[in-house]
Amino acid sequence: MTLVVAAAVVDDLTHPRRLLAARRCRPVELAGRWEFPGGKVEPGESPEQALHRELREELGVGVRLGAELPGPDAGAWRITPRHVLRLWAAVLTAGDPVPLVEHDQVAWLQPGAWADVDWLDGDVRIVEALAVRATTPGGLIG
Ligand SMILES: Nc1nc2c([nH]c(=O)n2[C@H]2C[C@H](O)[C@@H](COP(=O)(O)OP(=O)(O)OP(=O)(O)O)O2)c(=O)[nH]1
Repeated sequence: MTLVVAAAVVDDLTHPRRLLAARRCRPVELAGRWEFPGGKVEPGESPEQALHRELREELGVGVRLGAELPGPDAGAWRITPRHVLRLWAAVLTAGDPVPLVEHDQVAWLQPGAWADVDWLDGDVRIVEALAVRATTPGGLIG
């Protein structure tokens, strides 16, 4: 099972309103579908280090991490038969997100509309759980 780390980048950790989604441009089976920016953890990296690297490489941004959204599969989220995802909330600290590699579009999803893009299959339940957690006291603060 390969560990994938990704970020739910929001405008504010305490009162999240807007959520950043990224549209994949490859591989062809996934092109056009939306996801949380991130990627695989490389040998020698911590999950958090990998996440910062991926966000810099994919979107050209720096972030501060908030809470991790725990999932039902040993604390993480099974997203494909071969991949398990760990997801952290994050806010931007540097740069404006631009689709540099892997993606051809990024979008800020408005409140109440987080589910309204064509998320990858494995992400659908995660977006639902994230939206619930975002409205609880404390929001997505780590
Ligand atoms: N980054 C990311 N990947 C996701 C999400 N949801 C989801 O099913 N995936 C899947 C797509 C890929 O099959 C896998 C990891 O994608 P990746 O782009 O980071 O890494 P990769 O293509 O090198 O992975 P691989 O297929 O070669 O194993 O996780 C998500 O929200 N973000």
